[in-house]
Amino acid sequence: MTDHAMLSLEQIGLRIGGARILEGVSLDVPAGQMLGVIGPNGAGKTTLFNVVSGVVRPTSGRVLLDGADVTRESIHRRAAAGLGRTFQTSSLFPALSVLENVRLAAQAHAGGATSLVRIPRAGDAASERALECLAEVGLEHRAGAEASGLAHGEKRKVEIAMLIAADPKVILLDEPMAGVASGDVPALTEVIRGLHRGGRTVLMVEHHMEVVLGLVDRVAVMHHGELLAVDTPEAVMANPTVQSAYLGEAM
Ligand SMILES: Nc1ncnc2c1ncn2[C@@H]1O[C@H](COP(=O)(O)OP(=O)(O)OP(=O)(O)O)[C@@H](O)[C@H]1O
Repeated sequence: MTDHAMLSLEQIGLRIGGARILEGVSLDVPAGQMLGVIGPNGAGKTTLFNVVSGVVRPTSGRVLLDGADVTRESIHRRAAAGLGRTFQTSSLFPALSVLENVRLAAQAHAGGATSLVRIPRAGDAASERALECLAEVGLEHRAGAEASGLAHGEKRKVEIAMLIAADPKVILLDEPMAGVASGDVPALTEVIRGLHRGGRTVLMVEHHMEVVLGLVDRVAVMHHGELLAVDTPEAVMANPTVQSAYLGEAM
């Protein structure tokens, strides 16, 4: 890990109508760090991811990816510059196989035509790359399965394999454990730990506190659109301001 900030947020503010959704959010995420983003419902976590990935443009402030200002860049330009994201809802093509889904992501990254009708040939570069990515998430044995038949935990792993295929500098995981059966949580946790071990910079919004605290280097706590604290998991849990923000909520 280095001190170089792979992602920097500078005084991010967002107003929609008269509502103040985000205010003064400043954050540096060093290369290779995993940061958990937590906060009560409606705190602004998903909106912050939307600002980082380009779904929403902030009213004020800047987003820097590996030192480059991407605040005014489109979603696609940011993805091409190395920003990968999963969403709370599945982004898989349900009728395609696991391999075909990951292969399309690998092909898109390589700049080739992403044709759904092209029959994958064994040994083509995109298929090889897709198989490598599936192996990284422990799903190569499911390569031929139809995506619609996968359990939630498996779908999340395929989505992560699709991210890896694009070789991103920064990965945003939006509630990866949502809808995942409790028995599948440990295996998915290990896949996310593997992303981190691979030296990738990862931000993760997650309500499953045990998962967050067991995985991340630092935790950013949001409340009413502001950052309450950014610190180690231990320090954040011991922080009285954080505890009072969560009063009435299970932490
Ligand atoms: N386009 C929008 N227009 C108006 N209000 C919005 C818009 N997007 C988000 N909000 C409001 O901003 C606040 C933050 O929402 P956001 O979904 O980012 O919270 P969150 O922390 O991700 O919540 P959760 O944990 O429930 O997913 C909420 O009060 C939400 O209603």
